[in-house]
Amino acid sequence: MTILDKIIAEKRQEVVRREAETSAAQLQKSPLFARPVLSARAALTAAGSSGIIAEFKRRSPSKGVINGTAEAGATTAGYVAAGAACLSVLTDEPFFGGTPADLQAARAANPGTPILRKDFVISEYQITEARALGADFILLIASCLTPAEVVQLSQFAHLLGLEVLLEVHDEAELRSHLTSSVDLVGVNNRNLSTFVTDVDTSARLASLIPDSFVKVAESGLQHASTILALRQAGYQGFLIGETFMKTPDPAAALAGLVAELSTPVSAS
Ligand SMILES: O=C(O)c1ccccc1NCC(=O)[C@H](O)[C@H](O)COP(=O)(O)O
Repeated sequence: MTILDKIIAEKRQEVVRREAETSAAQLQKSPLFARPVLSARAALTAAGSSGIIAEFKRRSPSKGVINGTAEAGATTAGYVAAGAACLSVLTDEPFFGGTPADLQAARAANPGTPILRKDFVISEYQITEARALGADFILLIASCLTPAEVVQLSQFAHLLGLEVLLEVHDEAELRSHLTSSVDLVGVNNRNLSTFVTDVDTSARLASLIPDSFVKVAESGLQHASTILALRQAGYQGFLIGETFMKTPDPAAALAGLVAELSTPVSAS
């Protein structure tokens, strides 16, 4: 059993538990359910956008504790002040130490920035919950879902006004799961079964993703030079968590990267 199998098995139980506690109908009465949704596509493709989707990530199965003290509202507000185009907030508790309250805190602190609910979405209930927590887009991971499930869950997300980021790891997943039902395509450089991270994965798959989708490179991104090369390859979004969160000041780490990205490369 891989870590992803374990996460999904746990997630199935969690969804049953959460739905028993709060029904979808109750979630729809939440004040945030009616708020206008912000477009991640628009934020990532706007002129001058940094393209950075800055992630709030306390810990991970591959790295253990990354940051045991950061607070979601303050950290994400710092990210936005430092130039993040979008935010990503992990809400999975058992494996990542995130909570739905982290997403609510990020939403309250950043009313004008699109937020990704970063979780392992396997049901419509979680999408309703994402909307009620204040998210603007959701993640669907190809390796956790059938192609038909991706279409069905994407359609449901769109009904609620949310955009969909489909995550793939290889060419086979791209061929089997990518349809026009999604808005953004993420290439995860981390193999979620083995944890091996290889930033060349994004570079290799770039030309196989039609330009009608916003392309997002995910995981293992650390250097401005890598991001600049991936921009050349067609990527407009860059999902980065650990590089920022492992430092004492995640916002300052992001500000440093943004400064490097905007420094003109000398001709000599
Ligand atoms: O990060 C992990 O160890 C992990 C393990 C199993 C499933 C998912 C995992 N991470 C989720 C992500 O995709 C990353 O949090 C995201 O792309 C940011 O990556 P990074 O910049 O390397 O923190």
